[in-house]
Amino acid sequence: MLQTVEQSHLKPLHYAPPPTPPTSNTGSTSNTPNTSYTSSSLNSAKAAEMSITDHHHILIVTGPAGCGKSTIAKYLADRYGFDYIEGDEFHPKANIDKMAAGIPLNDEDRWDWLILLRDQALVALKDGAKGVVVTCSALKKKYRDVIRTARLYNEDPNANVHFVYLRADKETLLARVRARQGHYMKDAMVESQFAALEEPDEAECKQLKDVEIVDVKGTLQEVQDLATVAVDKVLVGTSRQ
Ligand SMILES: Nc1ncnc2c1ncn2[C@@H]1O[C@H](COP(=O)(O)OP(=O)(O)O)[C@@H](O)[C@H]1O
Ligand SMILES: O=C(O)[C@H](O)[C@@H](O)[C@H](O)[C@H](O)COP(=O)(O)O
Repeated sequence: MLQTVEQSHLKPLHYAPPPTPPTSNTGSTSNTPNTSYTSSSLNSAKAAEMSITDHHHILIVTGPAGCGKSTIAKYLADRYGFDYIEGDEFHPKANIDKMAAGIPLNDEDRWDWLILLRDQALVALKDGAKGVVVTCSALKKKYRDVIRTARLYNEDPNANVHFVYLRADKETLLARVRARQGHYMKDAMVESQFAALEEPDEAECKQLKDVEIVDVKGTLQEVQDLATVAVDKVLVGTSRQ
């Protein structure tokens, strides 16, 4: 049984105050408090007591096009006061042109991009971020393994890499990509993304213990809450190590 976060797992939290958000962000999200945070079904007073541990967190929000990576990653970065790195902004132009032309990327196209994202996350931590949230489809296990090597390259023994995999069925992805305006990734690419996708399986989840699976079929508010539960679990878990 995979560790999918379900709505029923929402529990009140009892933590210490959150960190002061960093003064500069790597990505484009603002440092202003997220209003959906206060309206969240999680009790906002409890959320405000949340403690970010001494660990430095690299949260990789993964999944195929349209699953909600950017939306959820911005929310998480705001909520926890972490830096935000939008993975799509780090593709070379050749990759963007390829995807915009409806041609799926291959392994060769992705290696340097994955390494760049890993290194950008490490730079953000080195520059003083308490944590960083990165969007990266990371469709295959070997891609996640590239990001996992961040642990080897980090001088900080408190650095943690965790994946938040946003799980969606193809119909949900197609509907969301079709409704999204002005993005180079069109719905025809959803098929190839799904074909390439290697979901984190039981072996990967149990052995590496660095993947949280969040079902994204629900409303944005529901998905934000599920993602919050998943990340709270990660943060609390590492605080006990
Ligand atoms: N839970 C949700 N319910 C409805 N629409 C959503 C939800 N999450 C994201 N969206 C919308 O779906 C589209 C794809 O989301 P996005 O964050 O761009 O995905 P990704 O970065 O994974 O491609 C966007 O238009 C976004 O507003
Ligand atoms: O917002 C999106 O539609 C996705 O994020 C999309 O842009 C894509 O998933 C990758 O950035 C491309 O790389 P992959 O082919 O490796 O998913």
